[in-house]
Order: sequence, then structure tokens, then C-alpha cells
Amino acid sequence: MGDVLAFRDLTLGYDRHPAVHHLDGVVPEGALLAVCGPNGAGKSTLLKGIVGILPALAGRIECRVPEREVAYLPQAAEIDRTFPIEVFDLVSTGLWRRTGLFGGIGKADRARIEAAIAAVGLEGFEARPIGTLSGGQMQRTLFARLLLQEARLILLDEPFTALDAGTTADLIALIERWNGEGRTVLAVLHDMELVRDHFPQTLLLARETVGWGVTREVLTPANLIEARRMCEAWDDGAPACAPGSPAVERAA
Ligand SMILES: Nc1ncnc2c1ncn2[C@@H]1O[C@H](COP(=O)(O)OP(=O)(O)OP(=O)(O)O)[C@@H](O)[C@H]1O
Repeated sequence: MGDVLAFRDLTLGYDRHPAVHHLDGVVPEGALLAVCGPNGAGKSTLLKGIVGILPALAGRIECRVPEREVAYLPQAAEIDRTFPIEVFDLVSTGLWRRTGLFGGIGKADRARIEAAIAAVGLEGFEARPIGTLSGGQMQRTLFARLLLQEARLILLDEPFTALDAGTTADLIALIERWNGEGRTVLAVLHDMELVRDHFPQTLLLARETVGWGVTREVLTPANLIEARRMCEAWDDGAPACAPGSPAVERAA
């Protein structure tokens, strides 16, 4: 198995101010990688760069997985819960890439959607409008959709924020199942204990890389202090130091 992602002197940012600076490294296929760092370290920005929402200011991302095989779960705050859609229909959108936007849902697909809803413990919630769900139920719904996507590369931005221990444990079990199937998972996480227990590899980011490798070697007290120091010292108004470059280079 090769690498699914490679970052080549990557700089990402907003209005030409870098938020992720000179990132280099590769993510091997099948990795279970935590992306950690203080608030404002550039973690969400990195995921947005990988999915192509944000073009590179300099350097590049090589993504060896076609777009249809990449799944992305943004932070809960970025998801519009007022959209009038029921749990079943939202979960069914996990099949879009296979069925097409207007493709019908057959009997087999209905069974798969129901199985995904059951797998996240939401049986009986199929007809509930998503606006009436609790935060934990909403996150379970989004994981059910991810289950149907069967993506090779799964990007999760703070998937456990504000979830109780039971919901977190259930969703971690799903992540470990995906990883056991050979899928690559990158998750932005703030809970260092959870990372140490479940994520073998960690990228510690503070706009630049503080450490990247085996979790227990990266998440040392010295590295965590250094990450905080680097973020606090960062000048948000600093210009990017190289001219613009193409966005994500992606496998067809
Ligand atoms: N849309 C935007 N426009 C301008 N600046 C932005 C935008 N989004 C993020 N930033 C800035 O980029 C920097 C990195 O933000 P990012 O959201 O990637 O951090 P993070 O590590 O995910 O933080 P957190 O842990 O707080 O979610 C921050 O200084 C932030 O203010």
C-alpha cells in the first residue's frame, strides 16, 4: 500500500495570510492519524485544503484518492441544522455518489440505509427532522451517512465535541472498524487522552509541524508547550512567503 496523501511544502491560508505553513509529509494508506494542536493551529484549514475547499497559497497537496472516495465531516458548527430534511433522507445522501443525485433508491438501498441507521443506534429516528435531534443524535446521523459513503479517505473535524462518553465510544468503534477495513482516517481532536488511547499516529500542528509520528512520541509535554508557544507567537497578518500555486493534485 502506498501513500494516500502527500503535502509538499504546503501553505494554506486566507487572503494570502498563511494558516498552515510549509507542511511536508505523507499519509500512508490505512493510517489512523490524529491532527492535534491549540485553537487556531490550522487543523480545520488543513482538512479544507485536502477536500479542495481551500486552494494552496504555495506548495501542493497530492491526493491519490479520487474525490468520490473522500468523505469529509466538517465541525458541527458549520452544519446547517435548519435544513428541512429527515434522518433517513440525510443518511441516504451517503449513496449519492453511487446513485447520482436523481437516481432512485431501490429496495436494497433502503435496507442499507436502515442498516446504517441501526448501526449508529438510531432505529426509530428515521422520520425525525434533523432540527429536532440532540447534538449526539445528529453526529450519529452523520456517521451513518459516512458508513454508506464507503470512502477510502475519511476526514473528521472534531467529531466528538460535546458528545457524552457513550456516544463517543460508539463512534470510535466505527472509526476503528473503518480503519480495520483498510480505510485511512484523519481526525482533528482536542482530547489528548482519547488520541493516546485510539490513534497510533499524530500530527501536532501549530501553523507549522511541531511533531508528526507515533502518538506517544509526538504528544510529549515539551511538544505541547512548544505548540502553544508557536501559536501564541504567530502573526496572523504575516504574508505568505511564496507566489500562488495550483490547488489539490488529485487522482482521477
Ligand atoms: N474563513 C476564514 N477567513 C479568515 N481567516 C480564517 C478563516 N478560517 C480560519 N481562519 C484563520 O485561520 C487560522 C487557523 O484556523 P483553523 O480553523 O484552521 O484552526 P483550528 O486549528 O482548526 O482551530 P480550532 O481548534 O479553534 O478549531 C486562525 O487564525 C483562523 O482565525
